[in-house]
Amino acid sequence: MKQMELAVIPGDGIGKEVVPEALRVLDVIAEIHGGLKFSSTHHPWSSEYYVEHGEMMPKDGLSQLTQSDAVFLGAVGDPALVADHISLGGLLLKIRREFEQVINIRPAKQLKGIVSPLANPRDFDIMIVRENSEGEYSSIGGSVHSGEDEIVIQNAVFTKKGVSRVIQYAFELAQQRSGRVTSATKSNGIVHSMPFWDEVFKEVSTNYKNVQTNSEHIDALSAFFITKPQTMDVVVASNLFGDILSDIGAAIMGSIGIAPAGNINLNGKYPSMFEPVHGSAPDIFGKGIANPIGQIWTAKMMLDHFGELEMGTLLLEAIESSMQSGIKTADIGGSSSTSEVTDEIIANLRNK
Ligand SMILES: NC(=O)C1=CN([C@@H]2O[C@H](COP(=O)(O)OP(=O)(O)OC[C@H]3O[C@@H](n4cnc5c(N)ncnc54)[C@H](O)[C@@H]3O)[C@@H](O)[C@H]2O)C=CC1
Ligand SMILES: CC(=O)C(=O)O
Ligand SMILES: [K+]
Ligand SMILES: [Mn+2]
Repeated sequence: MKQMELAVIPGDGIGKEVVPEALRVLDVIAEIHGGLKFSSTHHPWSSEYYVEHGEMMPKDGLSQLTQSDAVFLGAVGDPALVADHISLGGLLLKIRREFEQVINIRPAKQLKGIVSPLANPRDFDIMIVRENSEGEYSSIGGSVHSGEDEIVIQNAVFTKKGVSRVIQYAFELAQQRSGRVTSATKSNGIVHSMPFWDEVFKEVSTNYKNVQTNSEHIDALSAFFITKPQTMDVVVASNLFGDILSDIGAAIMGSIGIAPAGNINLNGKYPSMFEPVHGSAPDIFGKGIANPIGQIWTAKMMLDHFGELEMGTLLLEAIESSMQSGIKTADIGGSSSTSEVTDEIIANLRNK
């Protein structure tokens, strides 16, 4: 019996609604597999936890998580209770950084049964490889003076190690896919870090002669996600650019509610973390209408990560069959509830 220990952090808002749904699905996967078992430890770390304890997670929170094979997270952020930079910084970003989850992989591809908002979507299948430990998301900076004289400085950090690592990862991945890498740059406006990024991209590419490359400025590339997403395969981007591109990727798939993500630790020292691309969606929290597919597809990515590719494929097929049968939440044009969608996915899993 292969036993997988999950550290479960539902977090805030709809994270608390979609995480239990994905766990229900994982239990059925384990049952179908026969030789796989998930056990989970739940952590209530969230903005509510912060209000009670003055911190997003206990002092030994990270060491509690190290016991697990993976962290399974919903979403963090409840701006009505805690400022976003404190809540995300004290939990989500802290885990990504301290656990050296240096790569964030985020697929954007058309699913059967989900209508893209694009008028003429041609079959696209993109994998965004986002740098996940540095770049524009840095805590280096500060402010001086006040009032009209106030000055705020926010530094972006680009290290040779970090940039080559993410670009190399993208090339390796492209070799297993259709062999193309697009690099997101902005060297026409950001004159130090982006020319450096381009240089490293060029340098790494010389080791992958069989991979086709192109480099696009982030503004144009954002537009290409809308006008010709089918021309892209692996897209490698800095932390901020990758963040923005992945919401666009989610949008052209049909909804931000369906997109998954894997925060990958490459050195094996810490667990990786799986979470949907979306946030806590305070505007729909409590209504039972959150789309659970982002979280459930995230579970598929986790299964793939554990080497359970067959189960991963089965799960994605079950999601697609459910969508084709029309059991959908409102964000993708349906009227079903969160749990009705999950029930349908489970029924489809059992029928396969
Ligand atoms: N990785 C994380 O935990 C992230 C956390 N956040 C946090 O979440 C909070 C809300 O942020 P927003 O910018 O509003 O982004 P959001 O992703 O939570 O919501 C954006 C829009 O998409 C909709 N949406 C999101 N997930 C959905 C789902 N599963 N089903 C149906 N509709 C869905 C929401 O209702 C909203 O209209 C903030 O505190 C933010 O900092 C935002 C993005 C990622
Ligand atoms: C924080 C955020 O927006 C993300 O990780 O996608
Ligand atoms: K999330
Ligand atoms: Mn984001």
